[in-house]
Amino acid sequence: MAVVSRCSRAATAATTANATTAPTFAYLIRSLSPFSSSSSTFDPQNDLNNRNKPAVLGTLKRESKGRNVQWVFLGCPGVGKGTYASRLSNLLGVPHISTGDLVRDELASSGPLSSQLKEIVTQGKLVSDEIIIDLLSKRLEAGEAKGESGFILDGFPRTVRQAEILEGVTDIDLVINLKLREEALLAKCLGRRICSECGGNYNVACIDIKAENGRPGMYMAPLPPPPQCASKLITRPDDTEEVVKQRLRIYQAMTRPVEDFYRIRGKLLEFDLPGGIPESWPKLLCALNLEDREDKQSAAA
Ligand SMILES: Nc1ncnc2c1ncn2[C@@H]1O[C@H](COP(=O)(O)OP(=O)(O)O)[C@@H](O)[C@H]1O
Repeated sequence: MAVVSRCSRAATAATTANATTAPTFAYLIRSLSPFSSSSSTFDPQNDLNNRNKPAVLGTLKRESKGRNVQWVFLGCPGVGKGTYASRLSNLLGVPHISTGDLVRDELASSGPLSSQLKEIVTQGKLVSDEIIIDLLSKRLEAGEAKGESGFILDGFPRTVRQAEILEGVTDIDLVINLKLREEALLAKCLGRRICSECGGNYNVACIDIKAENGRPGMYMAPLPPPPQCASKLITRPDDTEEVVKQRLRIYQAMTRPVEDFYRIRGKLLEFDLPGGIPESWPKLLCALNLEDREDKQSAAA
C-alpha cells in the first residue's frame, strides 16, 4: 500500500526516517517494569517518576527525533483493533504488535506458561502485567534484532499500570480509541473465524442494525474466507457469549480508565466506526491525515 501524509503530527511521524529508538525501548520496558531483577520493590510513582525515569527518558527522547510511529490502539473486544492496526501497519511499514496474539502464540507453544495462560484466557480474564510485559519485551527484542523500528500496539496497555509503565519508557505519539455501537460488539466477536492453516482473520457475522428513534442504522457486511480457507476455520476458545461478556465487563473496569490516562495527556484520538471496512477505512485515514493511494486506485479500477 502506498501512503501519502497530509500534514498531521501523527502522519509527520509516520513518514520520517527511521532512527534507533526500538532497541532502547525493548530494553527499557523490561528494565523499568516492576518485575525486572533490578527493581525488587516497585512503586510506579517512585520508580518511574523519581528513580529510573528522568535519566533514561532523557536519552530516549533525544534519540526519538525522526523515528517511526509509536501508536496504540484501544477499544473493546470485537471493535476491530486488529483489522485496522494491521492495515495501518502495512501502510506505514511498522510492525503491528498484538499482545493477544503473543498470548495465543505462547498458548500454542505448550511452553511452561501455557496451562496457566489457558485458564486465564478462557475465563476472559487479564493475564498478569508481569507475564504480558515479559511477552512484549521478548517480541520487541526479536523485532530489534531484525531491524524493526516503531510499532502499532494492539491490546497493550490494558490497565492504567501498564500505561504508566509504557509512558515511563517511551513517547507514545498517538492513541486511537476505536468505538463501535455496543449491540455490534458481541455479534462481531461471536462471528470471528480464523483459518487454522494461514492464520487469516474472517468474520461470518452480518450486522444490520435498523435506524430507530433518530439513531441511524448500521450495516457491516460479513468478511467471508476465500474458498481455500473455508473448510479450515476455527473459532477462538474465548469467543463464546459468556466469555465475551466477561471480557467486555473487564474492559469497562480495567481498560476504560486507560482512555482517560491518554485523554488528559492530549494523545487520544476518538474514532467512531461508521460501519464496516469499506466505510470506516477511508474515514480513519482521513482522521489520521493519511491517504492510501493503492486502495484508492483499486477502488477506482
Ligand atoms: N495487555 C494485556 N494485559 C493482560 N492480558 C492481556 C493483554 N493483552 C492480551 N491479554 C490476554 O489475551 C486475551 C486476548 O486478547 P485480545 O486478542 O487482545 O482480545 P480482545 O478481542 O478481547 O481485544 C485477553 O482476554 C487477555 O486474557
